[in-house]
Amino acid sequence: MPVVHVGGDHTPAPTTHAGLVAWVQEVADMVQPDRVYWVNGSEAENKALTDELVDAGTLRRLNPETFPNSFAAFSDPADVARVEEQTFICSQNERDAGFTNNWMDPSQMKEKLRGLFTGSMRGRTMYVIPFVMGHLDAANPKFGVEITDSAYVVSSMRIMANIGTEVLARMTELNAEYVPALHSLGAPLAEGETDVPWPCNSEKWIVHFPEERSIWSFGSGYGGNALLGKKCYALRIASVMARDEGWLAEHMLILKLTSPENKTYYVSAAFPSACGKTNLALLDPTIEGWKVETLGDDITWMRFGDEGELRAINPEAGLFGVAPGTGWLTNPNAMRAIAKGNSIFTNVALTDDGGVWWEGMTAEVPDHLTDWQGNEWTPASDKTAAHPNARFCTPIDQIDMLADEFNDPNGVEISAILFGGRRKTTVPLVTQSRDWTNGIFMGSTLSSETTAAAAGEVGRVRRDPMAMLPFIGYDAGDYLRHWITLSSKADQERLPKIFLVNWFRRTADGGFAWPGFGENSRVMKWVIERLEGTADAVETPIGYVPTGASLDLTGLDMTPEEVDAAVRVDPEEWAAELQGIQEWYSRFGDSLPAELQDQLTGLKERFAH
Ligand SMILES: Nc1nc2c(ncn2[C@@H]2O[C@H](COP(=O)(O)OP(=O)(O)OP(=O)(O)O)[C@@H](O)[C@H]2O)c(=O)[nH]1
Ligand SMILES: O=C([O-])CC(=O)C(=O)O
Ligand SMILES: [Mn+2]
Repeated sequence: MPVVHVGGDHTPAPTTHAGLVAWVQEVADMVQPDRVYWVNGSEAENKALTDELVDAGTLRRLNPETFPNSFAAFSDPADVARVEEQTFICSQNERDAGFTNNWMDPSQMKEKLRGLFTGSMRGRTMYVIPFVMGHLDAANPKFGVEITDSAYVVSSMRIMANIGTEVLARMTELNAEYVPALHSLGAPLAEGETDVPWPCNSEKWIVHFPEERSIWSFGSGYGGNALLGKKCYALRIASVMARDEGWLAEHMLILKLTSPENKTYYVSAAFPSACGKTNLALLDPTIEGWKVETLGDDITWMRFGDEGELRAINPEAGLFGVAPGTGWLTNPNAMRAIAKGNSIFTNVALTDDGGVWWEGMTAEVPDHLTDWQGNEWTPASDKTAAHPNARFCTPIDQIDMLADEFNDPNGVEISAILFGGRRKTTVPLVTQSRDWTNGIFMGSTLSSETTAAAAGEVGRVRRDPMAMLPFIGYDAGDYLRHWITLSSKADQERLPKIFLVNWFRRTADGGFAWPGFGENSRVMKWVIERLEGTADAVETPIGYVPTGASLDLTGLDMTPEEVDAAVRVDPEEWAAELQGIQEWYSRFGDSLPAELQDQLTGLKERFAH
């Protein structure tokens, strides 16, 4: 099939889906592109697009010997992360966006956006990308169509989701509903104007209309701002669908554990951005006899099944993982997936032999690199070679340890849920909640230090309920209520057990209190043994923490005092924490579920006794 967009005219729509054709026409009339191109998702098409991106200087082709069919992109230095300040939930009523979201009246916002999008694709190609999140043969497939003027977005979406001809055919056959997701770099080209390698706009707007279930994203080409199937659809819009349809859309990984007794367990875990989901999802166990397989590393959709069991799927098809800290020592499974090629790296450093490098990738630091901003770099440089939010975008089926169940539209039954954050103090390595509602309380009060995954200050502790603070598409109190009411559909015996983890606690000398990464398999083993009722724990006011003897520490060079420092519940630290939780809860006003207020009261009482 020839790739018709290069210099061609508008191609006829390859679908009879009247609603879709009308929307594409309406958008084209507004954004006034030079041409409209319907993306088919083929390899030949992707080759033509990446060739073009290489010619335009957006992509650098990497050394095919070491990184086959792989590319590096370098963004505008002002377009390196999600922009939470510019992310909006424009529900009809402000109340429905809640205090955790930015809000503007939807008709006012539409007017503003129409102004920005008018003519915004002049001189460019408008790509139409039909995609599906989750399985195409699911009972009710979740379709979307992203319109974008960025070929980098097309090529990245091809990795992150199922896109193209087959999806469009199914959408057409079902005359299916879909989420219209409109994206523009906001960088029209005048006649004869030469393009820059990373076009974008200094003004950025990431906007969701929850009642309409539509997305408008303007001005950024980066990650969660621009690959609209990911955070915008699969979390913000999907959380609204989930509220209305009785399921959950969560910022979670899914992993499968097989014990030495050959029993299998599925665990999901919610950690904020850049707090360890991809690493835990690709866990390389350091203890004997345990096997780990991956189902997902960032987004999980869950629903209670016919038997009252909680079933989970990963709606994505790729990894958009944090590069720095991902290395042969810490995450060899990710490194093996990346080494197979077919990847797009963004804001990493380049080695002299046409490969990529980032902090933590290898124990040995190269003598010379080109940093993510194109400058010469040596180990003596005072800046990092890769941007701290540099990313690899890699097809998930390149993971050797991908579980077969990834392909099952019915998903897997979750038996434990972990909530975790990045906290230097206060929060123990692992704590089991007292029960389901207490576990929701743990999730609702989750806190973490901010990271480079979002623009703004790094290292400030903030509350991040269920690691969903930037992704809840509606009122946060309603979201917590949804978690509570949904579980009435569950078989209470089969409700997952909920745990709180913290891989990032520090010791007095500033080092990590727990070695993390592969050693987290020891914590996972304790979690499973708690499900089985075979591991000991001590009851504390916040929940059950391991005794030194109940954690498998075989072969680990840690003293009992060091282990104690990792799992300790310090009453003084918790006095400050209770204050923080109190302040957080006061921000919900009337929308905080009474059950959770009761949980806080109970926690305070347990500390007082
Ligand atoms: N010390 C320590 N660092 C970790 C651990 N797990 C992950 N990290 C580091 O945390 C950073 C982010 O980890 P990821 O696993 O990519 O985070 P994520 O939650 O998948 O992030 P998003 O893709 O932004 O949602 C990386 O630099 C990791 O090296 C751990 O167990 N201990
Ligand atoms: O959305 C992104 O840009 C990357 C991501 O997973 C996150 O920030 O949680
Ligand atoms: Mn994420």
